[in-house]
Amino acid sequence: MAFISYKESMEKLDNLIIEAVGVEKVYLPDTLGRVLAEDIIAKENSPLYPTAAMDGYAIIGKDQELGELEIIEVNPAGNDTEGLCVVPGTAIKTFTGALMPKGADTLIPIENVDVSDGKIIIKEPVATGFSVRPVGENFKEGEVLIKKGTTLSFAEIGVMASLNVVAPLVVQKPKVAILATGSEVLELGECSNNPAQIRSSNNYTLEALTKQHGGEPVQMGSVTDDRAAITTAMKDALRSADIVVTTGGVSVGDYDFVKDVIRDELGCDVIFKGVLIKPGQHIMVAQKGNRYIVALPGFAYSSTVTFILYVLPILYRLQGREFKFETISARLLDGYKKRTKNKTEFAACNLYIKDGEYVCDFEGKRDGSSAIMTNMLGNVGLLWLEADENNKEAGERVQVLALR
Ligand SMILES: Nc1nc2c(c(=O)[nH]1)N[C@H]1C(S)=C(S)[C@@H](COP(=O)(O)OP(=O)(O)OC[C@H]3O[C@@H](n4cnc5c(N)ncnc54)[C@H](O)[C@@H]3O)O[C@H]1N2
Ligand code: MOO
Repeated sequence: MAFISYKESMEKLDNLIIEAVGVEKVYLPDTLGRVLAEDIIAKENSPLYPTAAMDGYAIIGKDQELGELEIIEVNPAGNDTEGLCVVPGTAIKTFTGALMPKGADTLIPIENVDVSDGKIIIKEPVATGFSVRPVGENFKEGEVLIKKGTTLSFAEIGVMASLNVVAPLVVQKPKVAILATGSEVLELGECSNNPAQIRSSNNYTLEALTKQHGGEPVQMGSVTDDRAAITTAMKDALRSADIVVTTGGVSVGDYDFVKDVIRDELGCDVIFKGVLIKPGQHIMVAQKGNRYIVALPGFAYSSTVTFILYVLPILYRLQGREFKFETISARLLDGYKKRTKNKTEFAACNLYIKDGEYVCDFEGKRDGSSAIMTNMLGNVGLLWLEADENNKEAGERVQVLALR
């Protein structure tokens, strides 16, 4: 299969018909970060009745002209006001959060009156209607308060609690199986018995990205470069996951079996294999029914960048959402020498604001292979150069994909 351009690979990805996974009811306190699958509509007005907004006396506003009013009752918050009634010349002591008693239209605060012989003496009158929260001040019956598709944060959870929404309907988390391949790869905590072994970072970088973007990781650890072992692990992964992401084994080496397994053993439809990008040129995207298989290169930096470029859009669409790359126009402070002539390049840079504008530079970023994961630390962005662009001079404006 010939390598295709980055643009063409994105078009092929966009053209996939990806159905959103199902929905589920989740207990409200556990919905932080989840995607709402229903409109949240107010079933009644809030407040339901006029309510005191301060501690004071419920009165008839125009009675303040009388100068003093008789205190006939006390009305704390939570009190049933049935049977309470302010009639001309009277006041009912009423506290913040209490319903206003019948007859009253105004709450005069404690600070505005003197009390003597069971009466209030008006020191400082207030406008009629003062400190009474009207019916529907928070929201009105029938209002759509939170729209379907919203990612839930503290405010949405607070509003739903106020509506007694015990378990809102949210989008299920698509399952992302993560499988590293490589006979040299050691999982976290695994003992090393040979200096040629390396610690897998890919499993955990991709697990974190999955969680950060609404997916449920299925951590499958690693398998050796063995065709049968890779086949078994991938078959397992396909049984339980919506997306199967592998790393390693997609290039041209004798032990790069992943690409063959996907095509020949699993019988997947290959959407594309090989894109003119740096890093990540060997990426393969395939489909088996409604499952997606994305085989990423083994190098840590390459697999991270290609997960962002190719897995995130699928993961979002499985949640019924669109993934939008956040690109920022920034001034390049250092020159950049393009690595390739015909590829779209993504180079880790520092992205920050200086003198009121976005700038990017390469301070502390190491030159070398696509293995260098530490280049993703800090306030990182990806300088994005199209295939037909060339070296960039210091001071030029460039587009940067913001990652933080
Ligand atoms: N003759 C050629 N050699 C290579 C080519 C090529 O076109 N011709 N492409 C190079 C490029 S570009 C890349 S990228 C890599 C991709 O190779 P694979 O996807 O087959 O990956 P591996 O060879 O299995 O591993 C590459 C590299 O990454 C390390 N690795 C593997 N797994 C992990 C992990 N879980 N965590 C961290 N690092 C991992 C592995 O040890 C290798 O160093 O191929 C080039 N070669
Ligand atoms: O395919 Mo690569 O370009 O080192 O990631």
